[in-house]
Amino acid sequence: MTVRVLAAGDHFVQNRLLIDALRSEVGGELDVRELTLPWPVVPFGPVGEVDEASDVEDELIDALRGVEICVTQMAPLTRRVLEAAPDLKLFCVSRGGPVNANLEAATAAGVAVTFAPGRNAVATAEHTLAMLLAATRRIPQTHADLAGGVWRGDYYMYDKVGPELEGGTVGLVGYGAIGRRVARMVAGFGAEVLVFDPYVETPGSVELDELLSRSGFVSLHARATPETTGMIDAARLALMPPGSVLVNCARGSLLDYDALCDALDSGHLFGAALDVFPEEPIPPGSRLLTTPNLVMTPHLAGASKETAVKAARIVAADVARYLRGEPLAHCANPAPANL
Ligand SMILES: NC(=O)C1=CN([C@@H]2O[C@H](COP(=O)(O)OP(=O)(O)OC[C@H]3O[C@@H](n4cnc5c(N)ncnc54)[C@H](O)[C@@H]3O)[C@@H](O)[C@H]2O)C=CC1
Ligand SMILES: O=C(O)C(=O)COP(=O)(O)O
Repeated sequence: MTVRVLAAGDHFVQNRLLIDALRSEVGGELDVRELTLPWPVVPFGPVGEVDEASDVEDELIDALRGVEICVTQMAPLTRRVLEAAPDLKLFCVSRGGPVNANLEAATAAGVAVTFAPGRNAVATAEHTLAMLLAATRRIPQTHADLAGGVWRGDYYMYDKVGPELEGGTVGLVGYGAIGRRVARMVAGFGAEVLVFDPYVETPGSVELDELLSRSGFVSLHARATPETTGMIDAARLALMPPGSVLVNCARGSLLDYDALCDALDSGHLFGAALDVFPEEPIPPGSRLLTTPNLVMTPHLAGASKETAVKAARIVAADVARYLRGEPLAHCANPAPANL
C-alpha cells in the first residue's frame, strides 16, 4: 500500500533532505509531495500553542488532502488545518520542540506529533563557545577597529582585558542537550562547571543564586517556559561577580534585556553575548544596538550544515517506526490509540 506524505519544508531544512532521508529509511512505498513554505511561518514560540497562524493555512489544507504523514519544519498544524485533514495520522516537526502544532487539538484528532530533539545541539553548543570567547576576548570590537584602520593598543591594559576560562567557573542554567555539550567543552578548557537545572541532578548542581554568585561566566540553556520567563533579572545579574560574562543562546524570554544593558553600561559585567532577543529582528532604536561590550548574532546558533541533515534523519526514523507499527521515539502528545 502506498502512503501519501507531504514534505512541507523551507530553505533551512530543505525538502530535499527530508525526502532523501525518508527514501533511505522507508524505501519506495511512499508517494511524497512537496510544499515550499516561507520561513519562518511559525517562529520560536512556546511549545504546542500555535493557532490560527497565518495565510499558509489554506495552502497547507489543500496540500494535505489524502495525506497520512506530514514532515515539516515550519508548517502550522492549527485546529483549522486539523479539521480539514481527516486522513492525517502523523505530523513530524523537524525542530527542537513541536512548536508548530496545537498539541491538544492534534491529540483530540488522533494525530501523533513528533519532533527532533537535539538536532542542533552541537551547532548551538559550538556557537555558544564562539560567543563566550568572542565576548571575553573582545574580538568583534577589535576587529571593527582594525577594519576601520585603527590599531588600538589600550585593549592590552589590565583594566580592559577579560578573564581566562582555564581555572575559571562556568555556570550553566539548563543542562539538556546543549548545556551538557557546553559543559564538556568548557571542562576541556580547564574551567569548573556549575549547573542549575531543577529537573537534572549532576555533579556541580547548585541553586541558581549560588551559581550566579560563583560563576565568572554564565551561559543560559534552559527551555522557554512560564517558570523560566524573566528568570535572569536585575537582582540576579547583580549577583554575578563584577567583571563576569553572560551568554544567551537559548531564548530571549529568559533574560531581562534592559537590566542586562544597565549591567553593561555600569561596567558591572565585562561583556555579554546574545544570539536571541525578546523581539526578532531587533527593532531599530533598541538600546541593545548602542550598549557597550555586547556581541550579537541574529539567532543563528543552531544553524550548521549538519543540523538540517540530522533533523531529516530523526524525523525519517520516526516515520519508519510509525510505518512498522513501532512506538515513536519522539512523540510529543499521548500516542493516539490507533498507532
Ligand atoms: N539560538 C538557537 O539557535 C537555538 C536555541 N535553542 C534553545 O536552547 C535552549 C536549550 O535547548 P536544548 O538543550 O536543546 O533543550 P533541552 O530540552 O535538551 O534542555 C533544556 C533544559 O532546560 C531545563 N530546564 C527547564 N526548566 C528549567 C528551569 N526553570 N531552570 C533551569 N533549567 C530548566 C530542562 O530540564 C532541560 O534539561 C532552549 O531554550 C532552546 O529553545 C536551541 C537550539 C538552537
Ligand atoms: O531553537 C532555535 O533557536 C532554532 O534556531 C531552531 O529552533 P527550533 O528548534 O526550530 O524551535
